[in-house]
Amino acid sequence: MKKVLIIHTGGTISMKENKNTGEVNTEGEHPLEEMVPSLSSIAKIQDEVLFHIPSPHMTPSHMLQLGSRIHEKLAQEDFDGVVVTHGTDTLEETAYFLDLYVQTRKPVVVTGAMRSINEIGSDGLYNLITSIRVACSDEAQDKGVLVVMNDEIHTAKNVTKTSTSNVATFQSPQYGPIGIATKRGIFFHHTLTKHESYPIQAVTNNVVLLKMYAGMDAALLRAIQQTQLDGLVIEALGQGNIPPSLVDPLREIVDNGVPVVLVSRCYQGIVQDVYSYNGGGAQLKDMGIIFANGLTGPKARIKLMIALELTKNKHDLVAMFA
Ligand SMILES: NC(=O)C[C@H](N)C(=O)O
Repeated sequence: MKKVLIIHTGGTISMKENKNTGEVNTEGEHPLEEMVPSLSSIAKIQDEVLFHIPSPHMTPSHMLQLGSRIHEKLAQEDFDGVVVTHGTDTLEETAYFLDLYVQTRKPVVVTGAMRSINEIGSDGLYNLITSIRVACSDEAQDKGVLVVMNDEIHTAKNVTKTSTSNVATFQSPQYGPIGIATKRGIFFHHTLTKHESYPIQAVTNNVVLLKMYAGMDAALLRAIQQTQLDGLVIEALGQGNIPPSLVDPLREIVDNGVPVVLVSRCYQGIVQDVYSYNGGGAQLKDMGIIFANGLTGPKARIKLMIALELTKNKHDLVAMFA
């Protein structure tokens, strides 16, 4: 029988609904942990509660602590795979952080739930069972960190929460899931083209994420220049364009040596230096802005924070985001 480590961090999967008020909270015992012994027919399981927090309370230092704990446990014992339970609001950020940080060929699966454990149609225990099955699958090795929800297997890099409440919320808009789970087995239909991992010791850099919108003025950009800014991610419009009023303040930020990474606020597609009008992608590329493809704003921020722990060199950063 395979041996799986489960690390709980909190989220709705670890919460209960108050039947009088309908409110959901982390108060009281850990209802999911109490159910783990009943899963002993699927795998040999060891589990621990690292955090018991809603995922909006998650920070990069929690993520680093979680990643270090996975390294520590994998070095101590011969687990076949790891499952992390997590709130869904920031699940994709933690999963991508772990994808870039954790160095192992073994499956590392992150899962959560949209309905708390005592609600009708609760998806928590089901997602946990599916995740354990994926973590036990030989085919799940060497695929980076995976996100398993609602019978689908997604890469940490591509997955995003698309609905506030639907159980089918996690989708990979660019490429779809890389596998599915059914009653009969775990099936993969894509392989990874590239997997990166970066050995960092701390997360110390302040990276800000700013979303562009029609008619945006320069005030916000000017305000963040007053802060200790180590990096900036711009969620640009369309293929990578910004309102003209932001061009000059952005150029100042770049000229001050702050790395600026560009992604799109669009649901699908990549950023490119196509348009040469004022604020167009061609102008931004000439300015020295780094184009990041296939990442959402929050994930580009996670990657820039990690990258800045290793290098401040512009050419290295461009290569890391290429
Ligand atoms: N479904 C969830 O887990 C949402 C919750 N607010 C959390 O992320 O902690």
